[in-house]
Amino acid sequence: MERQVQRLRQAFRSGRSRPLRFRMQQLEALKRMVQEREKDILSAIAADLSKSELNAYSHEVITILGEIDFMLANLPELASAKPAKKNLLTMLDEAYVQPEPLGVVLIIGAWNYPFVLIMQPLVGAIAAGNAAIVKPSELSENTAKILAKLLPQYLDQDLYSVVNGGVSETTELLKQRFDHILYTGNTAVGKIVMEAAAKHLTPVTLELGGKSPCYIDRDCDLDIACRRITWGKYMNCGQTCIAPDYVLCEASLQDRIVQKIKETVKDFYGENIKESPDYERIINLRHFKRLQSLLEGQKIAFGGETDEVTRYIAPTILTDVDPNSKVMQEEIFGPILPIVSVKNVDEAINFINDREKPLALYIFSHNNKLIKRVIDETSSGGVTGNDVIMHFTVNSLPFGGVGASGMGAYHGKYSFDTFSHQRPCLLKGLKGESVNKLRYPPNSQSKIGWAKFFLLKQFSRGGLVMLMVACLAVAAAMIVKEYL
Ligand SMILES: NC(=O)c1ccc[n+]([C@@H]2O[C@H](COP(=O)([O-])OP(=O)(O)OC[C@H]3O[C@@H](n4cnc5c(N)ncnc54)[C@H](O)[C@@H]3O)[C@@H](O)[C@H]2O)c1
Ligand SMILES: CCCCCCCCCCCCCCCCCC=O
Repeated sequence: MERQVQRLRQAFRSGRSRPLRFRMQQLEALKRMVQEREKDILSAIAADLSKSELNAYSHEVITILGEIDFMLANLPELASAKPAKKNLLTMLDEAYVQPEPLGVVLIIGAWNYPFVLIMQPLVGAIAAGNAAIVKPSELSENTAKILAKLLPQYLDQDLYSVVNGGVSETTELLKQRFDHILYTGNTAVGKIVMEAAAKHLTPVTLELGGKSPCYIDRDCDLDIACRRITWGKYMNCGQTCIAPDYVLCEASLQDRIVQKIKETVKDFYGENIKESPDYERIINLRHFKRLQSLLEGQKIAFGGETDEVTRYIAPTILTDVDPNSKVMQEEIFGPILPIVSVKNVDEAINFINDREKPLALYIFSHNNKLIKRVIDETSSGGVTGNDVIMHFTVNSLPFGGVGASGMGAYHGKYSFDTFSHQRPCLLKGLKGESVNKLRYPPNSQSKIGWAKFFLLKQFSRGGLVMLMVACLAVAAAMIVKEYL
């Protein structure tokens, strides 16, 4: 591992990853890889998640093509020096912020969207001019293999490398010094990553999880709410970081919600859900059994069927759920939707605030003021109002968690910023040395007075012109007075 990281560090030191042209070429190569090897990529994702190739495309590939196109279109602007506002002391100098690459970064992905969760951060790392090691999840082994096969065929092998493996390989990697680590996975491992990174003072972006609440207000379009919740909850068999984990609503809505979701499930997946190409399966037996245990002792209003052989769990709804029951103590990350009754939005807000900050928060209501109130009085990684998941698809929105659901963010410009150091640069002129005497010793009260004037006053260019005109007027008056 150490030699591999050193090799990348040497390649980074050569400066080869910095030129904009090079970065664009690598991104274009990545786009070519996705397009030319689409079939291999789709079949790998499909095999890992029992997913149709159509869903593999719309859930994962389309996002990556969009991200690459964004970077190709915006990289010159993102990577350019940004002029900075100056104070009076530096008004005649050049001040700007220069984005620069961090160095060698590590990207650790998770199994549930195995292609997106490696490729989207990698696009940002390349765009920002870094070298990168990617470590796909061992649980989505087909995608991990295809990434290890294809990335070296398309990208510079000295600057971008794939390490496959599980806990032991990742643990070895985490002993190395990186210049940034972007980790996607569960909170417990997020702490392990942060602890390892701390040894090298490496900054981290932690894309973690949590229980994302979905509040359904009595004044909402219940048909639309249930349709959209059904889509986001049961997509990828519920194995989505920002899936609505549970519903909060007044008890009087519960039965109608169950009925409408039931109808929507039939509409989406047909009479025999098991036969639907659009309904996935649980990733492995461990998660299957974990999810089965969450059903114990619960009132199953819909679904609940399971098949261990195929790791099938039906779209399921639990009603009258006790907030202290097991299903409400951990991230579900499966096709089980508990409904917890609250008296009103006040109680919903308190319920949310009494728990860890979630990765996402959803509110369905006709009342925009209520939506904004819930947003203002709670905290979460992100929010979608009157829908679920869709904030993930808007790459002008930073995607990340807060508190236990993560730190940092990426997507679009935010990926570029995550993998860049925003370097402040000031190029001083050699004139104005007389003014510099104000900062040289010996210090004095009058120098302090001047320092306040020069440093504490913020002048716009127009303000400066006014000031200079005033100084000239004073000087002119003094000259006139002198000679009259
Ligand atoms: N915020 C996001 O963008 C996002 C996206 C997807 C998943 N998630 C979250 O990830 C979780 C599901 O992922 P997961 O954790 O089951 O994925 P996982 O099992 O694939 O683990 C994630 C990565 O961590 C590594 N890993 C696992 N255990 C480790 C250890 N002890 N030491 C070092 N590395 C280790 C794995 O090799 C893998 O690469 C959920 O909580 C979900 O909400 C978050
Ligand atoms: C008009 C056609 C519209 C098609 C829209 C398809 C939108 C698909 C959105 C997929 C979003 C996938 C979420 C991935 C989350 C990954 C992180 C959490 O696990």
